[in-house]
Amino acid sequence: MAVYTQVDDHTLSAFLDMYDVGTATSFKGIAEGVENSNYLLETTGGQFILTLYEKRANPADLPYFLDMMEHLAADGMPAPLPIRDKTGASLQTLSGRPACLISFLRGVSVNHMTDAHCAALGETLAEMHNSLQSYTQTRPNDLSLKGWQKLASDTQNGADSVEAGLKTIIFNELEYLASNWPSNLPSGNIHADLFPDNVLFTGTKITGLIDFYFGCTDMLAYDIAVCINAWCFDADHTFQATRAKRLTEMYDSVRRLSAAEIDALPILCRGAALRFLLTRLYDWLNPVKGAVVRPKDPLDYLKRLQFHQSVKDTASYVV
Ligand SMILES: Nc1ncnc2c1ncn2[C@@H]1O[C@H](COP(=O)(O)OP(=O)(O)O)[C@@H](O)[C@H]1O
Ligand SMILES: N[C@@H](CCOP(=O)(O)O)C(=O)O
Repeated sequence: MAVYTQVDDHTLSAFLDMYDVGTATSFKGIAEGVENSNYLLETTGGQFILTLYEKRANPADLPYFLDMMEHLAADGMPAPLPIRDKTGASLQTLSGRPACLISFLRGVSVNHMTDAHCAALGETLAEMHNSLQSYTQTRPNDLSLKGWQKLASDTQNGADSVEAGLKTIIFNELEYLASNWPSNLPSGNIHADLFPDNVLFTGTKITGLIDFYFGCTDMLAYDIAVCINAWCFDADHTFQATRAKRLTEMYDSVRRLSAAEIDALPILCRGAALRFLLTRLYDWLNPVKGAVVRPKDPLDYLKRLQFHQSVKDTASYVV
């Protein structure tokens, strides 16, 4: 359960006094999530999510994430709105942690992704990229090539205990990516972790985009590659081409993809698969003591990587 820091009623009440949101009527820890402690809070003024940022969140990055959400929400995108306190600050401290109150968004995340969900995702992703063109802050992607190299070194001793030969596969892939990774594609601010658990739907309409805490400045098409990996494979790791094609088709209908971006999709998908393989492998080999969160299976992303390595041209991903 992703509640690492407990908040008692006195502490909560003193915290809420700093805001214009009324008093608490319900306060419950949320079981989902991995990185931070999240509570569902109901007050006499509405419904909110209270997040306490845990050790992996760099406090210096928090204004970038919160301002990104605020920018999107102000632009009509279905992103949470960080609530400002009576002094105008959206970032606070609670129980010794940086903390923030954000608006609660309706909708449910899907486990069984369909073509229609992927079409909606493509459209919303492009709208988000368009909106973020006017978001002026930047944050380098620390989980790109350099970050992957560090994770590969940090996991090399344990990799083969998870799957025989995994260390070699990872280092060979890194070498390929380092020599071929694109550098001139359109870039901007991206979500970089838009997995199904971070998108809320009502039917097939997207009503929430959440968890912007891997947001960064990178190639826009890399965000598409993250989504293809997360949304377009079945539980048995079979690639679902129609889903990917609906995703890219609807993305392109909102923000036209250049020929160079389309050509780069196979390598961007390989990079995105390696990124989640490595972070999952690291978490698998270094479980957090006392956390009830079960590490996610790194091998799901080895299978995706192997699929993308076998792709011969972009026709697998685009109409
Ligand atoms: N703004 C929001 N509106 C509704 N539910 C939310 C919101 N933010 C987070 N949640 C809920 O909290 C869970 C964990 O949030 P998330 O940001 O994904 O945490 P973590 O960063 O720890 O992975 C989500 O799966 C969702 O159920
Ligand atoms: N999406 C990542 C894990 C990050 O967890 P989140 O709950 O913060 O999205 C993965 O699946 O490896």
